[in-house]
Amino acid sequence: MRPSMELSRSRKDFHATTIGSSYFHASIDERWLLKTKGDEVSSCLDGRSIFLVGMMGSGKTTVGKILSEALGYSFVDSDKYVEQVMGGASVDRIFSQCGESFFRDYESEALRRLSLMPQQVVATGGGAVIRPINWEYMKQGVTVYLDVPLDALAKRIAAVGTESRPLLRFESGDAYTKVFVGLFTLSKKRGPSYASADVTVSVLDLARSLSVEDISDITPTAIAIEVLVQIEKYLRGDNVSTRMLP
Ligand SMILES: Nc1ncnc2c1ncn2[C@@H]1O[C@H](COP(=O)(O)OP(=O)(O)O)[C@@H](O)[C@H]1O
Ligand SMILES: O=C(O)C1=C[C@@H](OP(=O)(O)O)[C@@H](O)[C@H](O)C1
Ligand SMILES: [Mg+2]
Repeated sequence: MRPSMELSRSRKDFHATTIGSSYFHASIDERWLLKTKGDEVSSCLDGRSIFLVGMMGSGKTTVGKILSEALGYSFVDSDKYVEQVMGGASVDRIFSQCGESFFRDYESEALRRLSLMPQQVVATGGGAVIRPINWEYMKQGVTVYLDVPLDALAKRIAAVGTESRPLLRFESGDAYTKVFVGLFTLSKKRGPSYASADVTVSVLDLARSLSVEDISDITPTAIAIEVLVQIEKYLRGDNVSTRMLP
């Protein structure tokens, strides 16, 4: 067990240490802090599941997997769940052959079933927030909004392609610009819905608090730790554990 002074380190120090020493690979320090915070928050959650919401590319799937390990929870990606129910048909194929409304019906049923299970971290699809019934299901747990600037989302998605994101499909032209325009249009419609989440983690605010210039230097693990810090704050009604805060 590390000396307790590790836990007295301020959030800025702790984040900066881990980000300073590791851009894309979680440092030992980061992994240890993640597990320590995960154990603390898991006991506060008392079995309640976590539903991650946010735009396409915001990191729901990536951060969700890290969170589930830290909490000792199962991880489920609701898109993958729907694909399994549909006999392995891809999201893209469901959209093209059955239409978006059909997909949304299966997405709602997936969220209804998942809301009945304890100790899950659920990475929802970016459009889960548009149906009120989905919020009824997700509010059985704790909802967390990953708020990431459109520029970063467009860069991430342009880098991996829109295979599983038919709503951002584009025929030709500059990938980044096409994706940015698509995300911008969707974000205008959905912005208020995301704000209904119990907890919001703004990656921009996190970067600013750590004096990190480029938000792509904020690792998925650092974001997962911030999610845990904010969940604890939410569950304890702002009497957040001071052990990792200034
Ligand atoms: N903090 C991060 N920094 C850099 N790239 C990230 C980060 N989080 C996610 N990504 C990348 O962005 C892309 C989308 O992430 P993903 O988890 O699939 O998002 P979502 O499930 O919200 O659509 C993936 O290629 C992933 O590796
Ligand atoms: O925003 C959306 O409407 C969608 C987001 C996708 O999930 P990700 O947010 O994981 O990309 C997937 O559910 C589908 O392409 C629709
Ligand atoms: Mg996803």
